[in-house]
Amino acid sequence: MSWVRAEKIQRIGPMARKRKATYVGSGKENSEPQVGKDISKLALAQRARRERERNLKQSTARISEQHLLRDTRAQPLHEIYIGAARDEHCANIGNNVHIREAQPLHEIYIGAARDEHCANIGNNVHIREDTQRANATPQAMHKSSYADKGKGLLTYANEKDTYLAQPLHEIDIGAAHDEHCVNIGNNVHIREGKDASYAQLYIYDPASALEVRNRRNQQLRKDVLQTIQETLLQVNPFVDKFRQAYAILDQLDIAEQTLPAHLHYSSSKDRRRYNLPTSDEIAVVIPGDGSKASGMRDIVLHLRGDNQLMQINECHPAYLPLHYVLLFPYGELGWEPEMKQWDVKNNRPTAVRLTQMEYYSHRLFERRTEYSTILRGGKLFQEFLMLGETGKSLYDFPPMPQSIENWSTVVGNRLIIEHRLLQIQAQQVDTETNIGRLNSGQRSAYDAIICSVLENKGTTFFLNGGAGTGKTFLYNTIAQKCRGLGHIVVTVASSGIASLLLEGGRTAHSTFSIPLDVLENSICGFTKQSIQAELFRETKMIIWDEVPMQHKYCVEAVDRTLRDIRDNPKPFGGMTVVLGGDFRQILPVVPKGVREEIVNASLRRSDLWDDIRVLTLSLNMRLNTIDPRNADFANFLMEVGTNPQEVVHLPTTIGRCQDLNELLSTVYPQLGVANVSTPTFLTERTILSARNDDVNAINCIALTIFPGNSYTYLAADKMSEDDGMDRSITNRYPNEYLNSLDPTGLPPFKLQLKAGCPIILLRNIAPKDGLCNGTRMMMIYLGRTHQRHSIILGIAHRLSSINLRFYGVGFGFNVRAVCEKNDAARKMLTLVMKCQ
Ligand SMILES: Nc1ncnc2c1ncn2[C@@H]1O[C@H](COP(=O)(O)OP(=O)(O)OP(=O)(O)O)[C@@H](O)[C@H]1O
Repeated sequence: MSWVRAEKIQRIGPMARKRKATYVGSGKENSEPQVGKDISKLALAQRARRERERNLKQSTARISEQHLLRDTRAQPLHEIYIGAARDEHCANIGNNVHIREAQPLHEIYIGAARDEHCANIGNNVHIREDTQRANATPQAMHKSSYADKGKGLLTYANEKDTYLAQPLHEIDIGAAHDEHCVNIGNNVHIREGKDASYAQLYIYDPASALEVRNRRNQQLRKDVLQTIQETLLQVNPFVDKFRQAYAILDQLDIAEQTLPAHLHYSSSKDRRRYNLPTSDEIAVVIPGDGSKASGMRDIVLHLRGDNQLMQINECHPAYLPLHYVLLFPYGELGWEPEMKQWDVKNNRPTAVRLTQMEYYSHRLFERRTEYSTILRGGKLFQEFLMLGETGKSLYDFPPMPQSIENWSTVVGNRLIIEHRLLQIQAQQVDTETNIGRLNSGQRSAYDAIICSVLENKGTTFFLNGGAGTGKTFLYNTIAQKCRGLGHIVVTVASSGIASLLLEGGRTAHSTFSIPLDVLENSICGFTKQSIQAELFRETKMIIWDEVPMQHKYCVEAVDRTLRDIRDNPKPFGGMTVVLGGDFRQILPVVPKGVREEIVNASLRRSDLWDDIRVLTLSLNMRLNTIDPRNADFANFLMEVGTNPQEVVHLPTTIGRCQDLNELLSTVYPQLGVANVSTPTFLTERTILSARNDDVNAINCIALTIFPGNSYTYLAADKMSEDDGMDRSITNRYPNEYLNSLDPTGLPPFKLQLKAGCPIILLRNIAPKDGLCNGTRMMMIYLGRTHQRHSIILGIAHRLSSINLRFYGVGFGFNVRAVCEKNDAARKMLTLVMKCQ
């Protein structure tokens, strides 16, 4: 049962005056408030301690100041072992500071900071853990030691006598803090003219706490805050204790005082299995003397100058629940060094320590049986992982888990975790500004889509708009908004390079595992139990750009699969889906298909189209209207798309060339002169052609003009001979025949290159690094086994020394390839079309 006691003791030190010490907590041995008894007991204990200190100062050996400083400075607190230490981290502070074997320093309580302020160790090096167990032995005298650097070594015989109901751990919440610490406020009392903050909000009147929070951020919903606060009051033992402290403080006349408090925690449970602390295990201590750390604490908040925090020990199990109250609403305790692995078979702890990595891996794992507040913590989750905004990463905090890159081994569904990170990023972006910039067409499309998402209408939209009408801008704004609200939004595009323009974008084929040879009744290549299926069950919306260039079977396969895995017969399993693109741009590829077959492959001929709501954008946001020729050209392109004619008459503003040489010298002037082809020169121009044959001819001639030595690279020209293969088959395909093949997506058999020439990548190698199908690069170095390239047009301008195999020369391009290029590409390029 909880109890509260308040007592008066004599304050020690120059500022001594009568002051109250308060213990708010649960005494297992005390079931009723015992005010009088405790006052005398505590006073006696403190007197006994002072006496022992005096005696021991005179008699014990002195610790070497330099030694102490050197050793303790060099090591972080939790790595230092004193005395008969067990590993190489030993800091031999001296023969006289003895700790039983394998006694790590986190069990020694250092009142000052652990780094440059180790000089203060004297006041505060305490060894305390279960002193009673060992005090029958001679070592016990040493084990319960008190080191005072510069003053000598002090030893306590038995601390249990000194402190009543001594908890195993304590948190000093009496000082200020920085972003990474248990932020409990400068002191328990609110300063005049200041709002309550952090733990003060719990300690003080909940109603005023609500008001303060609401004042700070008026967008927060008061009813939600109230629910959170009431829930925390019910379920969080720390909050409960703070409130008890508040009740006591309310009665005491100490408003003018700076009053620190210490949070005590004691538990023998295995917190990997029993992670919720009980009221019995937690106590808040408001000590009589607040001017100095009173020892007996392993988290120390230290004032530097103007109330700046200096250090805190993250190893304390209460660190996480106090810092991230909403991630650990039940006060679930964090890792501490004594945690052991659990023997599941025999249902008892093993002797093997549980590492921090193991513990955090456990916490980050999504379980079906447990609702993970951590993984749904939005911005807090990122802070939990990244520890703040100061550019620091977890690597700066050794006690925290370091395995972020290897999440798949740690977290259940890495796909969902990736989306959680996108949500966190979205929460940091100023989405409202982008929403404010939407033109009226974009805005009404935005409203319709967001309404479907928020009201779970599951509408399928088609965002129809010509080039530059701001489709991508709108997709990203919608995705940001929904992710910011904590929804999962899957963004895909039909081509790799277009997917780079979408926040978190991937290709549709890889995201949905669409079969390469997609047929009328195809389904996607993942099972109902897969992590993809789990992701799509959690997904609120899909945004799919450039759909018109995809065969309708691809979209239908995704629709069919989503209905199945979501057990919902509605289109796309009832999810809001935004398909988009421009049917005037690129239609699906049907190998050797005639016009009718191509049109038939289009999404508009799909049964799905009937249920699709079309939203149209018409204002060209890319157009630079200062030059009227731009508008004329844009109108001409629209005309070609909307009013197709067999013969297209080019506007007079478009120049004409007589032959390929004239075309090349117009687009690439002085191509044969060394050093003319700079990256800028190459990124600003290209020649487009509708046919691959023409592209090859353009590249061949351009490369001949290009200065420098030519290197020839040959593709493999033999069939591989698998064991089970009919060997006679190789004879049926002579090398000459194999060399003559020019399959799409592969470089020609004989590839000629020169240093400095432009090249284009034909495969998605590392889209996130800008290496995807369509990335333009410049050849820097040509060697026998590897080449070096510089990306000249992609998401990054940088050198790449990987050995790329899938590229072609890039003076000329297929129209389709360049139409899929990103926005930057189109803006920078001087495009030249080759007419038939
Ligand atoms: N509301 C807006 N406010 C400011 N800039 C915008 C707005 N909408 C679009 N833009 C800008 O206009 C340009 C064209 O927009 P965007 O790339 O989104 O068009 P698109 O329809 O996706 O084009 P395409 O079909 O050619 O890919 C981009 O630079 C984009 O940032």
